[in-house]
Amino acid sequence: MIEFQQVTKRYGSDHTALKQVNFHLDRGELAFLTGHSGAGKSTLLKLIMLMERPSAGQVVVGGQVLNNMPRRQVPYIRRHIGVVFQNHQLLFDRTVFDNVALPLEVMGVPTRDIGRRVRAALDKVGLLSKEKMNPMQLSGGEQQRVGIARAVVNKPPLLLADEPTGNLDPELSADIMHLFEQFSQVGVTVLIASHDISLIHDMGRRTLTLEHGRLVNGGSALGGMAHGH
Ligand SMILES: Nc1ncnc2c1ncn2[C@@H]1O[C@H](COP(=O)(O)OP(=O)(O)OP(=O)(O)O)[C@@H](O)[C@H]1O
Repeated sequence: MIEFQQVTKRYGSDHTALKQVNFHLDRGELAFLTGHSGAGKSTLLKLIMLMERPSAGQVVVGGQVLNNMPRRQVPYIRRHIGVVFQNHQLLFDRTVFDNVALPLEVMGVPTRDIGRRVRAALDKVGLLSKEKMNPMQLSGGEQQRVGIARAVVNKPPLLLADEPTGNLDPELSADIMHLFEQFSQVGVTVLIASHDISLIHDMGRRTLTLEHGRLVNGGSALGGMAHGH
């Protein structure tokens, strides 16, 4: 589902954020991405989301080489990627329902289908009863679950999360991780960038570790054949 082949990303002429990164994530695989601040985690996620392009090497997502993807294609590629942020970026002047409906409206899904799909997503994260509330009235963990419902409402095959449990206590973090596991069990590929070493340890999943832009653990020698679990 995701393949990095010798990917290097430079910002400007002197700063290299990623150096010859190789890894491969299969469909339905759940993996963590970790490393010190500035190690290159966000840069790696941005390359997958087409917010940045590699300086060298290839990024392949869902069988498509992203390097030379024309700009007008970018929105279509992004539709296949659900993204969860730490600060969940919910709109506080809209209901929970409307927040989750947003990606479907942008895609032009007919109104008659939106209700069914939004409720299916809210049901998955256990928030069906709160659809009419304002996100402001919800707890931090619930707000994060609304963010997850919004990320999965159009059933993307790939889910990326950037520090999704950064503001949550350990118990709520475990709940959020359980949700990610459920998505991976139905075939969604999940990549979670996190600093939370103890949470990552408890999950016992594959972990990609970046150190100053190099993948020092969890990657593959070249082209992604033998990825270390
Ligand atoms: N747009 C940019 N222009 C120039 N340098 C950048 C840019 N984005 C990131 N960098 C630099 O690239 C390096 C990697 O940054 P990145 O945000 O990928 O790290 P990170 O591992 O996500 O860090 P954190 O955990 O603090 O978010 C850092 O040294 C950062 O300063």
